Amino acid sequence: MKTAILRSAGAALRRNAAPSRPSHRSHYSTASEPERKVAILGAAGGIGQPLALLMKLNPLVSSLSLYDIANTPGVAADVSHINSRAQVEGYAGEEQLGKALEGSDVVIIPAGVPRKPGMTRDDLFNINAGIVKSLCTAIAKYCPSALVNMISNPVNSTLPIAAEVFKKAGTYDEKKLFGVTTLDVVRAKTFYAGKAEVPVAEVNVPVVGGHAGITILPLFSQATPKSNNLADEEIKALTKRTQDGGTEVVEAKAGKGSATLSMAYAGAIFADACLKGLNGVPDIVECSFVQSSVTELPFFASKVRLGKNGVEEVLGLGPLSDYEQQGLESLKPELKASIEKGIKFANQN
Ligand SMILES: NC(=O)c1ccc[n+]([C@@H]2O[C@H](COP(=O)([O-])OP(=O)(O)OC[C@H]3O[C@@H](n4cnc5c(N)ncnc54)[C@H](O)[C@@H]3O)[C@@H](O)[C@H]2O)c1
Ligand SMILES: O=C(O)C[C@H](O)C(=O)O
Repeated sequence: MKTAILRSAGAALRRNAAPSRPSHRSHYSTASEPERKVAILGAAGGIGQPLALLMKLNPLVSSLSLYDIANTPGVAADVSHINSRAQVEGYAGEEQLGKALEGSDVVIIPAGVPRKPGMTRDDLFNINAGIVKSLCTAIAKYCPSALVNMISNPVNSTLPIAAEVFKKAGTYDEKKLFGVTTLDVVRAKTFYAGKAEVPVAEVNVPVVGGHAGITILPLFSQATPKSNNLADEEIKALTKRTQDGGTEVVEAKAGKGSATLSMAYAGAIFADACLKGLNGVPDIVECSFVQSSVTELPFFASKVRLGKNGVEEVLGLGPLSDYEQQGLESLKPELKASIEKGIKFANQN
């Protein structure tokens, strides 16, 4: 996947090696790819800026809309000088939100506050729930058909908030709303490759459940390439490290925020998968936290097949080891409570 993104970025740069123009906007077009507008809400932030860079490098993007409450003109001017296909516009302040969203095919939301050491993701709820609610209200108004990629934490609650906002607005389509859990998969792949001593680029590991602590459930029994040399204790340690990956970064950053670069990478992979699905590329499968009937919970992360309308199929969990089965049962009460908290907030405020 990583190689594919770098290859496509490289291809875009080669394709666009045209003489530079003095204009703020570029007009490079590709004959084969359809026009696609991607909006990033929170684009001037720690995730937003590198994500803007990666989406500017994605040849599937024809228009990149960068929105934040402040500082987006600078980010947009900077990114717009890269000689790739996407035309970049920056929007700052609520009065420009409608324009930023209009015509979007994919909206990525990394807007909101990040954790500091000692905090859980749920500690962000009080601030981020309101931010997500107001942004989703605008999405329902200005681009109700867009695929929404929710990054803002706590994802286990912000995704249900988004669903409720869209239901109230009459625009909810469960096929188009995604909680981004790709960073859990990215981490699980990296940690597994290190322990199993297999080439990281070939590794696949599904991660199911949600996106906080024990609700993150990597299924190492399904990891490929298979490794016969991992003891039960090593699988437990890998599981714990994946569940605590976010905290590992929060503590290392010591008060200066949470994962931004790895998250931008993960967000770019997931958005790229959404765009490929929209464009009709077959067999695009990524894990995501979506409306689901895989368990009794209304939202759950599992493998999802992406297509021209968003979710084409929510795939089942496959065979679980006893350890994973136990993990699945243990995560349900916490995930259920976080989902209900989001639904309640959206309907009370
Ligand atoms: N899903 C995941 O795997 C994952 C991974 C890492 C971080 N996150 C979450 O992503 C969020 C952002 O993290 P960050 O490190 O980029 O934070 P940050 O503080 O660096 O950036 C957040 C940006 O959001 C902007 N913002 C705030 N209110 C806004 C609004 N109403 N409209 C538009 N923009 C607004 C801020 O101005 C800021 O630029 C956090 O909630 C964090 O917990 C999620
Ligand atoms: O850990 C966090 O607070 C940010 C994010 O959810 C992550 O997994 O890195």
